[in-house]
Amino acid sequence: MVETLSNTKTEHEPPTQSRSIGVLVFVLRYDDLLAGDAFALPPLARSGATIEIHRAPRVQPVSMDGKTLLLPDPYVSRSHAVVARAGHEDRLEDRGSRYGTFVNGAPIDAPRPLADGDVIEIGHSLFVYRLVNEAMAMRLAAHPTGLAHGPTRTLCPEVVQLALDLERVARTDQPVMLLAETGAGKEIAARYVHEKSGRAGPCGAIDCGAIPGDMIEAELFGHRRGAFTGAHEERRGRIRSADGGTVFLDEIGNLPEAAQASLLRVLQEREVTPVGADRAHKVDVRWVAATNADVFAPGARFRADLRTRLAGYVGRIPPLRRRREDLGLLGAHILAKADVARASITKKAARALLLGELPGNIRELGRALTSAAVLAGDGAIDVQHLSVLAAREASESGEVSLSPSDPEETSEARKPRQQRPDRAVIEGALDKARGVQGEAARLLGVHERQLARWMDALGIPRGRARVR
Ligand SMILES: Nc1ncnc2c1ncn2[C@@H]1O[C@H](COP(=O)(O)OP(=O)(O)OP(=O)(O)O)[C@@H](O)[C@H]1O
Repeated sequence: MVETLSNTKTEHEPPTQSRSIGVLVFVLRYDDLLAGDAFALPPLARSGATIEIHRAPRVQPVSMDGKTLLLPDPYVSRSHAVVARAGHEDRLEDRGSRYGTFVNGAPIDAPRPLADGDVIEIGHSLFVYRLVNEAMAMRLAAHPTGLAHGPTRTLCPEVVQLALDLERVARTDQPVMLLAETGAGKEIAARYVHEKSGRAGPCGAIDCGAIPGDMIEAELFGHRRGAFTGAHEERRGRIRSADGGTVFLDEIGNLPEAAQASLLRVLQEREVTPVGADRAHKVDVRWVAATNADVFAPGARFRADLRTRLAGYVGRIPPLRRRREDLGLLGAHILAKADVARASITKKAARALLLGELPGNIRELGRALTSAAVLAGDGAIDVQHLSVLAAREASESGEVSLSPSDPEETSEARKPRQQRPDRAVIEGALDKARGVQGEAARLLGVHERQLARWMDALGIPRGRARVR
């Protein structure tokens, strides 16, 4: 019997007595998206605790001086705002600043009680307010710049807790089930489990939604030569290839029923029988499965016994709209990876990008930020550079087809088709990538084939010949 652990919570869980300590997180400044200098301010644990927010000289880094936060932001007034704990409540008050203080996009004109998840703009600096329990407050106070999770750090209490749980569970043999929306970081979390497990074998990822239903068993379990038409040679399959390591089953809800039954046998017997073979092979793998919660939905076409087997520990990765405190760290990581040397963003664009819904989560943030940075060049990212967001809005309003017609695009099939950006964006990406199409496609956040189609449509020559 597998014990079921879980970090799952409902989306709108009310703050309870145990989540009563306020923590303000400095997320980023719009004039330096690469700084990655986010941190949690000291917790507002006692009645009477205050944090004053003042402007600092421009050259100075963002810093705390006792109970005062100093922001080197010209849009912050000399004495701009204060957060004060009164009883069980934290209140934010503007001190008559020149450019105002905003909570969730609206200016405040009187002391404003803060609620968990509130997004605060002071000048061109962004903050998120969180209510946490005492243990999390102590953890954030001990690690004010966040905890490592995958390639970045996290300041989001839910992700901090998830990372700690995953690290603990990784050392056991418990299968892990990750629940998350698309692009929220399931594969990153699965690789984190593998890394922390200390397993010597590889981490093999399988997107169960991208493999045709009649091929999935051969792909997972391998096959003998001649087992079916086209099986010209024997193959080990993905599970045996990850022997000694981790198998990450993404989009597990898309596994056909017959394959579910075969997979259940593999989990029970710890052996794999290739398609067409009569002999089983022992395997030693750690299982991580991921789903958009569909396997738990009432009436889901997913075997309850397999679900129970896979759900040893159930971890929910919050969507980006519930972890805005990580926008600064994620943004800096994304831009640094795309070799962007400096990047700033206007307030209007920041609101569209950082405070918007971003249903494609971190993947969508990555696409939007990198292509906008390419288009903005040396200037600040402005709303007209956010063509990826415009493309999504167009696709949601039906202007862009959501049904892929290219059979080669199977793995992209569930993702909205991208609207073609301007020629300047495509050429900018190609220049930045020194003509390497794969790299330019990565910068634009699209598949290389998509970029090739756009280049053909615009008459941009392919290959390195175009490097200037
Ligand atoms: N903690 C993180 N730090 C930095 N980048 C991240 C993090 N989490 C996710 N990403 C980036 O966001 C993108 C999506 O992440 P990932 O592939 O793990 O998500 P997913 O939920 O598995 O996506 P999908 O639903 O499309 O399979 C990737 O480019 C990944 O590098």
